[in-house]
Amino acid sequence: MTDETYKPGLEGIIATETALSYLDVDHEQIVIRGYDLIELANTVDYIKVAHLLMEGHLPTSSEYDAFVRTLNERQTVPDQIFSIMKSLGPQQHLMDSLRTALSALATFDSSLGRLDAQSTAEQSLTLLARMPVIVANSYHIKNHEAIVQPRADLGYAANFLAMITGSVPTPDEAQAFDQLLTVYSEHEMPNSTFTAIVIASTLSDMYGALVGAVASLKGTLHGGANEAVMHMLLEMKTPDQVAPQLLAKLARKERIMGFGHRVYMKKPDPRAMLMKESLKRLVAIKGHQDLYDMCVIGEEVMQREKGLYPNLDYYAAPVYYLLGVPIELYTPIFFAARTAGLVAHVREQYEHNRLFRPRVRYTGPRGLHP
Ligand SMILES: CC(=O)SCCNC(=O)CCNC(=O)[C@H](O)C(C)(C)COP(=O)(O)OP(=O)(O)OC[C@H]1O[C@@H](n2cnc3c(N)ncnc32)[C@H](O)[C@@H]1OP(=O)(O)O
Ligand SMILES: O=C([O-])CC(=O)C(=O)O
Repeated sequence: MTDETYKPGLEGIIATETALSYLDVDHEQIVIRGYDLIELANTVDYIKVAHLLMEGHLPTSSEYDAFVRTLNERQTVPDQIFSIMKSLGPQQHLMDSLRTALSALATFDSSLGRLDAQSTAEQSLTLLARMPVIVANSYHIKNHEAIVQPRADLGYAANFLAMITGSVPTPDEAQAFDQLLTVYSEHEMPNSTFTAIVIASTLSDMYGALVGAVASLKGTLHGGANEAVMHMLLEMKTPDQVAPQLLAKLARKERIMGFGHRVYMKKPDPRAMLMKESLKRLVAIKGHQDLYDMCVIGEEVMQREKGLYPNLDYYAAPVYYLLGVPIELYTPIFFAARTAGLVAHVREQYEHNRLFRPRVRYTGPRGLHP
């Protein structure tokens, strides 16, 4: 066996086949089952995109109503899950709470060990339905607040945001949050999705695959970057501080969160540009022009100094902020939104399974004896 094909981090390696999504960087398009994600985000809601990912097509209006009804019926999270979340230690990040909650939730699913299409479709719906309840309450539990239950009279995004902030969002806020969920819904083969399908390829269960994906997405080189971006912007405080502080970080060889991407290194992330527009609209309604100006200055500095473009997390962070979302929920919400894509990938893996088991380039010694 030759090791010429070895690429650190599997950069550029085709790891699997999928009919779900493709990053067509040359045409600056994120293809989701044939549709352009940005067009979807501008024209349909998150639930329609979730249906597209999970059921294979955009829903008719009766399918849409049935999908929403099914999700509403499945939202109830067993009290034992909240008790387990309450018992976590003080060092928890909310991604740890989410990871633990998902792991525990598996043990309440009577179809847990079944990997057939019907059972995994059911599991997927349950996961999508419960994710906002678990994520929103992870924050309330950590802060010793009362458990908040979902409201059936609100749409998926509005209900999710209302459970977080405690007040019903305005139509503009609900629309911005819905669009944020859509742009986070699916993105081909990031580390977290790869983790999930690698786990599924052993014929382990759907929950286990998602638990692994939570652990992956927590890292700051991946989903954790959105929280780090907001902390950075708040530390910088004012637009005039952005350039000097970024230059100082670069001089110290620090990575600037929210910039760069394995696939979009030399092209903009189309989702970041959409979130920049969303931020602009929110600023026009809510103020905080300084925040928008800071982001734009940061983008200019990074383009000039490093030739790097912002990724989704850079412009999603200030959007979350203006929507009143606590910073420690930014990454869990990314995961919640990504559930639709993840469960679809896991199901696709089960349908065409082949165990992932690559080889290595060995760099250790040989011929030693004890
Ligand atoms: C929604 C998402 O999950 S998007 C990703 C969110 N993550 C972040 O924003 C974290 C910051 N970004 C990064 O660390 C990287 O760009 C990654 C991890 C996303 C992609 O990294 P890789 O594809 O492995 O690229 P790699 O780390 O090899 O970087 C290539 C070059 O660009 C530089 N670079 C890449 N990103 C950054 C950054 N954010 N800040 C400073 N320099 C950077 C590297 O230092 C390297 O330069 P060099 O060749 O002079 O050493
Ligand atoms: O594609 C990636 O590597 C990371 C990313 O942007 C995402 O998961 O949305």
